[in-house]
Amino acid sequence: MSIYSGPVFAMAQEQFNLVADYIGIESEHRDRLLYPKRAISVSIPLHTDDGQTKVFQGYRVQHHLTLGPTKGGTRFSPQLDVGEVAALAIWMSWKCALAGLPYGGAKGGVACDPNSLSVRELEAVSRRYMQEMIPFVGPNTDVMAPDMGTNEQVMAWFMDTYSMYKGHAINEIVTGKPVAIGGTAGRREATGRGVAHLVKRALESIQLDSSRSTAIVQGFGNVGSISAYILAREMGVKIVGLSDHTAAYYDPAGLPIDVIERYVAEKRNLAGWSNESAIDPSELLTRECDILIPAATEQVITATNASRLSCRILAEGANGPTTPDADAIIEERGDIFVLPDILCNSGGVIVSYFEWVQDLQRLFWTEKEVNDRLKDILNVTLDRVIRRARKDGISHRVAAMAIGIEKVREGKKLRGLFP
Ligand SMILES: NC(=O)C1=CN([C@@H]2O[C@H](COP(=O)(O)OP(=O)(O)OC[C@H]3O[C@@H](n4cnc5c(N)ncnc54)[C@H](O)[C@@H]3O)[C@@H](O)[C@H]2O)C=CC1
Ligand SMILES: O=C(O)CCC(=O)C(=O)O
Repeated sequence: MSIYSGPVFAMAQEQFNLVADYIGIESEHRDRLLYPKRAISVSIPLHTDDGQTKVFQGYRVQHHLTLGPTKGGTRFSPQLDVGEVAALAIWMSWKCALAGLPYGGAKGGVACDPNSLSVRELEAVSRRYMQEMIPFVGPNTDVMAPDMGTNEQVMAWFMDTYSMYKGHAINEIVTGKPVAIGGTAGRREATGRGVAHLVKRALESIQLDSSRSTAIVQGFGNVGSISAYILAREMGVKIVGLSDHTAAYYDPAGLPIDVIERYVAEKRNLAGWSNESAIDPSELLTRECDILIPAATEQVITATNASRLSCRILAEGANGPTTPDADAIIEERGDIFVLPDILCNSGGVIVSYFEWVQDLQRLFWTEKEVNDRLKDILNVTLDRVIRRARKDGISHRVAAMAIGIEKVREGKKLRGLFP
């Protein structure tokens, strides 16, 4: 019996089976490819600022070690469970393989609300999480990075905790850390920069001019905010809709992104920014725009709203924002250019790979080198996905996943893991 359950794991499994049917993976080999190599579950006690003791659950799921170490982010979010973490780890595997990175997928996190913790409490949770994970991670075993609810500071605490245990600085144990301690130029912006670059390519493909296009972005954290800034400032896209977990806004005349940036820097979220453009958050994704970017959480585009999407491009900054039921509706409609998550948000892990390589070599690149190499990989990968989709008459998602899964399957075959 599997320990993995819940709607997000079921979705990863359903997506995998669809692709496995298409590329003809024998039924006896499916579990070998789908189920994670290991899952670690730990308890994280915290002495809170008000004198209580709380215990949080932490997880790390390592999907496969066939092609190299595992790689993936660390999420701090209240409802996190091992099924969700496993799904995210599995998606990391297909994402890394699709981009040609020498990694398997992993994901981890702590079931806690980082917004309700003081800085001291957040540091204590972060350090204890890494301390519990020390036996299971390493620069050649599993390399963590940020994801929802974590950031460069958390990565710095992870690195410090691991390095103190080993007795010397081991920068390459995590990526997405501050540049001053071995982070790479461009990692903070990498996921959003990748999203924006692929949107640019999609706009070209459907012959829309970026300076006459509009965008809605759900989620205003690392991925959402940077995507919105680059689209607005470097491509002239009008941002007409934005949201985070506290509020949603829509204005067809355009939202003032610079004013909003300053507001969020001060208040830390979008709550209370405007009364005039405030809307019910559940309406945001179906409002009219050219480019729709879900950049928050899973399963927000479902059978309930897929037929009402009013966009030309769906750029999945988040992992798993679209359910398989919604995929079927979108495919049937045929009027939306989909940039599937494992392609669209792969800029983050691609630049994490660059960071790991630089740390291992103790040789650092300029931001231009990082961004140029990022674009090269994204261009090649997008072209490959589009070609495969056209050739076989399949969706971009199935094409992207098929390429990733085939690479993992081939690696396992060559290493003798299949008879
Ligand atoms: N940080 C990275 O480099 C990468 C992140 N991703 C994915 O992108 C997504 C966002 O991650 P980050 O930006 O790093 O997280 P973050 O923690 O920096 O920001 C998350 C944002 O989403 C908002 N949010 C949460 N629940 C929401 C809801 N129900 N409706 C609207 N907004 C909501 C939060 O208020 C916050 O603005 C996640 O799915 C993550 O797995 C994917 C690839 C790389
Ligand atoms: O940068 C990384 O290693 C992983 C980023 C991540 O968690 C993701 O792509 O979902």
